[in-house]
Amino acid sequence: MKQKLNIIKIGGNVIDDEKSLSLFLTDYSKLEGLNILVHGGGKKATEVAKKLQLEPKMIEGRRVTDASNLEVVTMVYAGLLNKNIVAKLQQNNCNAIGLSGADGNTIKANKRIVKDVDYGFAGDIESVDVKTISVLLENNLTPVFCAITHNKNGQLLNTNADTVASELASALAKIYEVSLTYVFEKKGVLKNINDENSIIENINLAHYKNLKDDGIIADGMLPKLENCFVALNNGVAEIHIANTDFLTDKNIQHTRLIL
Ligand SMILES: Nc1ncnc2c1ncn2[C@@H]1O[C@H](COP(=O)(O)OP(=O)(O)O)[C@@H](O)[C@H]1O
Ligand SMILES: CC(=O)N[C@@H](CCC(=O)OP(=O)(O)O)C(=O)O
Repeated sequence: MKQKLNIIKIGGNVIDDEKSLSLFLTDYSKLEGLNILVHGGGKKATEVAKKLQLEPKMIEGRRVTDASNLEVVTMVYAGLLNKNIVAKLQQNNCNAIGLSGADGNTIKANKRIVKDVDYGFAGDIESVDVKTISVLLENNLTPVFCAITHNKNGQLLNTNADTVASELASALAKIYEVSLTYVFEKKGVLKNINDENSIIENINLAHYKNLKDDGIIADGMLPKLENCFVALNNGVAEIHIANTDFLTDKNIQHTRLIL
């Protein structure tokens, strides 16, 4: 039987709220078993970019990353946010180790190529080094991944954090029973973005496509859900989209992805 592995991703709105982040990290540190944390931080990167008079540009939830914005996201994700999260986990006696995809060559990516859109130094993941990551896990370390990867040719790439989480989950599902959870500031995927309680409890691919066509799902929720279906198809055992309370109460209302 495969060993269980929890992969949890937290987004920019949770990270940006000091109290919410602190509570989340306290709960996270109490989790048992094997755990990986993936964090975004898009909100902070946008704030810092604007201070530097750079104009942030997002297309379908992904950042168009020119050379200057790549410097900003590297400093914000792989530096400020990653190291703060690791320090807070260490404070809670969780032996965290902060990583970008370049560290230990854990995540190799290629420049994102999409017809008609030049995303600059944005990356799509090519491979995940399951062996190196499992060595860390089996030595009681908790990897904390940020949204920076590399192409093994000296180039760092900005990679959507939801994608980092789903690609890690997909790759690690070969040797672990993986539970993937996207934690964000809302209670789940909502039927009405203005109604916090309009949670859609189960979503399959056909349902998702209808919700997208109707404009009910938009912005950052698009890459999140697309990534979820990729992971489900790759053998990830369970995927949930929930708010921070889900960590301590698995019965709380939230969204579950189904095939
Ligand atoms: N139907 C929906 N339900 C919930 N959130 C939605 C929906 N459609 C769009 N969104 C937006 O998607 C955002 C989540 O994506 P994103 O900002 O990338 O979050 P994160 O940083 O946590 O990954 C929500 O804050 C919300 O504004
Ligand atoms: C290519 C790309 O879009 N990268 C993302 C990485 C950070 C991220 O995904 O942050 P959240 O999870 O907080 O949205 C970005 O720069 O916004």
